[in-house]
Amino acid sequence: MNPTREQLAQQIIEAGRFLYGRGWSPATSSNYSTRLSASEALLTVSGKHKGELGPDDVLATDMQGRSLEPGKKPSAETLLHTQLYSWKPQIGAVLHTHSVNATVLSRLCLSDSLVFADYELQKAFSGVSTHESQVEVPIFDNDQDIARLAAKVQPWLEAHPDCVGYLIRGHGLYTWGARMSDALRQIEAFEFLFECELKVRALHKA
Ligand SMILES: CSCCC(=O)C(=O)COP(=O)(O)O
Ligand SMILES: [Zn+2]
Repeated sequence: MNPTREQLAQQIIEAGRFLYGRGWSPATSSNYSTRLSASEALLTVSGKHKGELGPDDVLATDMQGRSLEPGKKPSAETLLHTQLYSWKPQIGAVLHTHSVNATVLSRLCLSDSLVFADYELQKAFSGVSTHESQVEVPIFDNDQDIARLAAKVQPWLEAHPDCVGYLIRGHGLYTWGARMSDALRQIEAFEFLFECELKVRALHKA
């Protein structure tokens, strides 16, 4: 049976508690969503403390990112969520976080993408079954104009159907999954890999 709206809202609330607790969603940053149907998503209201979300702190939007609940302001980054639901019908949850490691690594890395290779934990990503693979994570320059940013992300998604997440430079991470648990697993995998990558780079410098 499909989860109800209340259950999906609860998944978002619990994700917020977990991600805030890990330090990956500080200071009201981040936004989370789940798919409600083929044409609607359930998203966090803009500006909320992500460790203290309640049932009123989510709202339904259409796939163009328009609020379906007058009086509630959707996340500033709503279009980056709905774009992913439109890209792949099997995506059921999208998470955006602002960890220190995602922020630092995306600023250190001056190229357009970061490649993870030969890490066993790559297998935590959907569709990856061996460490003998390369997981390419594009890095888009930050932009306060989210429609313009989404327009830069779109061709990458179309050209890379296996993409499991992307970074926005100096800003944070987007990743997704069929269910909230899949998106959370991928956030954890990314954070592990970001930390490894930063440690390897620091040791190489020493
Ligand atoms: C204080 S973080 C700045 C905005 C941002 O990047 C973010 O993730 C939260 O925006 P929202 O509108 O979803 O609260
Ligand atoms: Zn953000």
